[in-house]
Amino acid sequence: GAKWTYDGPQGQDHWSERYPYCGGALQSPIDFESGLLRFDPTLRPIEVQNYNLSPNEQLTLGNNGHSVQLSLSPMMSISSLHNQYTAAQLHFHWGSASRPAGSEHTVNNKQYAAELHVVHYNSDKYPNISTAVDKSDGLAVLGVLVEVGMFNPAFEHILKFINGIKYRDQKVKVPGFNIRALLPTRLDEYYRYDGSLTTPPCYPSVLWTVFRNPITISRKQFLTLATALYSSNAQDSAPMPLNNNYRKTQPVDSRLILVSFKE
Ligand SMILES: NS(=O)(=O)c1c(F)c(F)c(S(=O)(=O)CCO)c(N[C@H]2CCCc3ccccc32)c1F
Ligand SMILES: [Zn+2]
Repeated sequence: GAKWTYDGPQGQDHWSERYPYCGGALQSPIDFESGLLRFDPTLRPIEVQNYNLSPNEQLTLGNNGHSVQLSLSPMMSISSLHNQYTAAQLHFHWGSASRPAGSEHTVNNKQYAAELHVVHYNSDKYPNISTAVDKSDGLAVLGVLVEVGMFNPAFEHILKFINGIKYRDQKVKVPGFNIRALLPTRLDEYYRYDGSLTTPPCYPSVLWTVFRNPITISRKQFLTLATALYSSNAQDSAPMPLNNNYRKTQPVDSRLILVSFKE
């Protein structure tokens, strides 16, 4: 990716100097403040298709310098929205070993340890994610809040390969697994709003669905995620740890935050 970081001279407070949308409207992430939530009885449970990938399926796990990302099968999709959205990749945002608070979305300003994003594009209207990424109806991202607690076996399908992608631009092939197991049990309870990519170029092109219920990973799993990766290349003399890769919450302005659940 291009030269932007989460902190320092190329950090998030400077993104809008090179990427104008980052200073524009409909930005993500946001805080889900109780007083701003509106129950919407028309919000149906999320339905995903073909998330249970065979181990014969080969996925690419990579360190792009901003996150750990996993390529996803184009058979995977969200089928419960007005258009079909086909999966492209998933990635994470997390804090650090000393501060296990790195989710992007927050709930009444509570920041979770990490957040999983499963990125999809509107395949009814666009042939691929590159053409969809800057369109207002282009993307749908499923967000999952992650807290430290019980060990998560599904997470191991990614963590066990993480030492093969310690440095920027490193990639490894990994076997498919049941991606549904990374989502919470209940897909009927979620926050819904119109937002943006949370990284440059910050296009306001994302229909956000953030599940109400977090998943858990163990402290050891969190520490592995938070300490294994570098945002610098293998040959860089000064290795830069990859952590705290979350954008601060953005102004909600006049946006509606819908919820599919009553208190
Ligand atoms: N939080 S977020 O907004 O969901 C989000 C990220 F935070 C994030 F780091 C990425 S990235 O890893 O690609 C690094 C910089 O774009 C993405 N990529 C998406 C959008 C950009 C184009 C593209 C092309 C193919 C696959 C995925 C994507 C992203 F959508
Ligand atoms: Zn993300």
